[in-house]
Amino acid sequence: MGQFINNFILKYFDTSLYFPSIRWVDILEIIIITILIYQLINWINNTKAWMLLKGILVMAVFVLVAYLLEMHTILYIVKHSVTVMATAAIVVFQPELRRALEKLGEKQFLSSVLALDKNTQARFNDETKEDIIAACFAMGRVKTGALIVVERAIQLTEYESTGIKVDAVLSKQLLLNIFEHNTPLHDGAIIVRGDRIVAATCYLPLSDNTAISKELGTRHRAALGLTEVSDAVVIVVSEETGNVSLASGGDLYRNIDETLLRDKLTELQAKMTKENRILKFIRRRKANER
Ligand SMILES: Nc1ncnc2c1ncn2[C@@H]1O[C@H](COP(=O)(O)OP(=O)(O)OP(=O)(O)O)[C@@H](O)[C@H]1O
Repeated sequence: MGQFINNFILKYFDTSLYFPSIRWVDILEIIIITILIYQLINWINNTKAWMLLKGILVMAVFVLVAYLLEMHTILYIVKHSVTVMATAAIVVFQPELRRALEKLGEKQFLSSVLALDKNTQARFNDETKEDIIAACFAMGRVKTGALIVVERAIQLTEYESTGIKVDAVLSKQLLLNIFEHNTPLHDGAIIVRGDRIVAATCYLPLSDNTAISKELGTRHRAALGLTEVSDAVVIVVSEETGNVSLASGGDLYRNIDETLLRDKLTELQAKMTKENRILKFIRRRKANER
């Protein structure tokens, strides 16, 4: 043991001091690595990967003890089972890894570059915005549950196909009618594209974020889940409390009032206009180059 510590000190500390020259690329590299580590820690914190990390830490301590005490049989077993354990971890955490990669691919800068061949996103007008707000708070007052997805650049065709096609102009009355209890379309979510409701009774992916309050059920979890894998914004009206909440980018803004919902939707309209303008500009430049 003493010998080991001695060798360690000699190997790493008994050398002349060395200061490398720092280039701007090194600083860039440090920034990138810092952001990646921060994102990784965030991801680990919000998913089952936190349990995996705790398991790995316990294993690492166990292996270190085995190494220091020279337990050769345990070290032999660990050495030969590392590949199997890594493969098993990838299989077990496949949904989380998939979601993390999907999230990476949906970031604004990537989606705006990769979605160049797509049409511009369908932006909703002020009338639609006011109808959504009025319907949500009217439903909240009588405790009618609702789940409204506002589509943005990422097309939600996959989720649209889980529901019933509607394709109707959005209005307050139509929203109230759809979410009315015991009617055929009230269950699940509706998807809004531009000023139209394209589908109802859609099934959304549930979030497995462990930080969500336990008092929230599957409606809120579904709202959050979709915003974790797409750029959509989802409005939830709680059947239990009548509260209106908004999910966006994996965050849930709970119990918002009319003014805040209007602000959020107006902000969204502005973002969509800006993104559409950028898409049109890049597409025009590409066409000119051709
Ligand atoms: N994955 C899903 N996709 C779409 N809609 C869903 C999904 N899961 C649940 N829902 C909707 O949520 C309803 C159940 O809500 P639940 O009471 O479990 O959630 P909640 O978050 O507690 O909401 P509330 O406050 O309205 O009770 C279902 O009847 C269905 O309409």
